[in-house]
Amino acid sequence: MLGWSGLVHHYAGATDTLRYVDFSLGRGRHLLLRGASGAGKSTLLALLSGLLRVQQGELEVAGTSLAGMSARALDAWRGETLGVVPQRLHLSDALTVAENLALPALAAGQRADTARAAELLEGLQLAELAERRPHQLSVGQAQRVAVARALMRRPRLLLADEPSANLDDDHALHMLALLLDAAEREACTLVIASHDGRVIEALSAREDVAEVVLRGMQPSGQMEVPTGSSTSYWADEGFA
Ligand SMILES: Nc1ncnc2c1ncn2[C@@H]1O[C@H](COP(=O)(O)OP(=O)(O)OP(=O)(O)O)[C@@H](O)[C@H]1O
Repeated sequence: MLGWSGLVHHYAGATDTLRYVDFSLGRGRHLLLRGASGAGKSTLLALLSGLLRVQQGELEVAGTSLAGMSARALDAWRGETLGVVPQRLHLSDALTVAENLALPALAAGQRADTARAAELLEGLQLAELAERRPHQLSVGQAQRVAVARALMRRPRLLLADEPSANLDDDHALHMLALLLDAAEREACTLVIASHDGRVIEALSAREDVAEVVLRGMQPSGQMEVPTGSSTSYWADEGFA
């Protein structure tokens, strides 16, 4: 359902290369991508979401092989398959909460599903706030709106890049609980990229979360690729 093999990404002009150790996520599990700054988390998320094309190797996401897909096909696939919670939420202050929830459908040239919006607003205790603008919300309320927006099109995969960045402990754990609850309720796979010790500690304690620890740029031809179980790669605890 989610996995890759021989996956390599090379940025133009860079001397080194990002190589991702082969991985396959078990059914019903979520994924934590760990690794220090520059380890390749965002690059892998961009590959998983089809924002970067697969240059080498195989990548399967939600049952679809992304290698070789056209940019146009990737755009359509992304809208139907993925929900993304951006690090800085990226809610539009020019729009109300309800209008923010309509954006993913409008961006895809479709009509907004108002029944779906109402269901999510209710489920995330946002119904009273539907006509407010994001700047009139608390941090926790804005987080819930961003999660609701990501769920609008019933994604099979929910992606969050550094969801706790710049948040105090309460808000960091609130965001994590929101994402896990949403994934469970919607029966979708959660993929979180993080190098935050609070997130890593909380997720490492869960049996339904697999971890991939990334190592960053590797000189071509000098990398040893270990084999391993689905829960531990590059078991280099000092790195994250
Ligand atoms: N557009 C680019 N051009 C060249 N190199 C890039 C580009 N984007 C990222 N890189 C390099 O690729 C490597 C991985 O970057 P990436 O952003 O994926 O790491 P990350 O683990 O998400 O880091 P952070 O936690 O700091 O966001 C880094 O060495 C980075 O400098």
